[in-house]
Amino acid sequence: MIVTIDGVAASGKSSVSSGVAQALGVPYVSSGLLYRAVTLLGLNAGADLADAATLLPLLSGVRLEPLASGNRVWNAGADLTADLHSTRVDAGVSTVAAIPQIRQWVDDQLRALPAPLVAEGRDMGTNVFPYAQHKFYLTASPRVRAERRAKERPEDIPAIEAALTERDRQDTTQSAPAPDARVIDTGPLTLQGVIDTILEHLR
Ligand SMILES: Nc1ncnc2c1ncn2[C@@H]1O[C@H](COP(=O)(O)OP(=O)(O)O)[C@@H](O)[C@H]1O
Ligand SMILES: Nc1ccn([C@H]2C[C@H](O)[C@@H](COP(=O)(O)OP(=O)(O)O)O2)c(=O)n1
Repeated sequence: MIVTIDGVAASGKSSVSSGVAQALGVPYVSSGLLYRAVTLLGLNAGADLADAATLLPLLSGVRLEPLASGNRVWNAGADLTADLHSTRVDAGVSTVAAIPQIRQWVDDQLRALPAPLVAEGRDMGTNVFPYAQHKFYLTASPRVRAERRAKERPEDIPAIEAALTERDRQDTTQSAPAPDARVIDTGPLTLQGVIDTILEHLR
């Protein structure tokens, strides 16, 4: 069984996927972490984030560890995970995610994983796992998402909201919900409420 949970930035995809995956006793995979890892390695190498030819050779040692409690990304034995949610990675990741060769590299990593799993990102239900049995798409207003993310970033809420809205705009191409996805507005719900809503649909 494959469950896909797509949605806009900071809509709750990772937290919800982790909760659903733990309830089901299966792993979840965060595709955004792979795009973030490419961005971090590119920034650290001083690379042009729009240049696939420079970025791809940096990725040979990158591996996603899809634990249900929280994914980790490794590069040749070094754990990158703690550095993947910085403001500078946030600012560069949409440029990296627009490169077709990088999208292909991420898709190959994900499709190599054995089912059952919960996969979260932007295009899990449309492109990577179009045959998934259960598809969900999370939304919330920009302000609600910025208020949530403000607990995880040093910037104030208006600055975070502006950055989220800009990233939504840059990510529009790959962010359309699958026609067969169930759309959930997480704004009025608690985290557990979203997890329970999905689990009810799966039963
Ligand atoms: N329904 C919700 N109500 C309140 N907080 C939530 C809800 N969903 C997610 N959060 C919180 O919002 C933050 C962003 O969630 P996260 O899972 O990182 O989103 P995404 O993976 O879409 O970026 C986290 O701190 C999470 O605990
Ligand atoms: N399947 C995916 C997952 C993420 N991305 C891109 C788009 C996002 O700007 C970045 C980071 O995504 P991630 O889900 O980690 O983070 P946010 O919830 O957007 O803060 O990666 C994508 O293009 N396709």
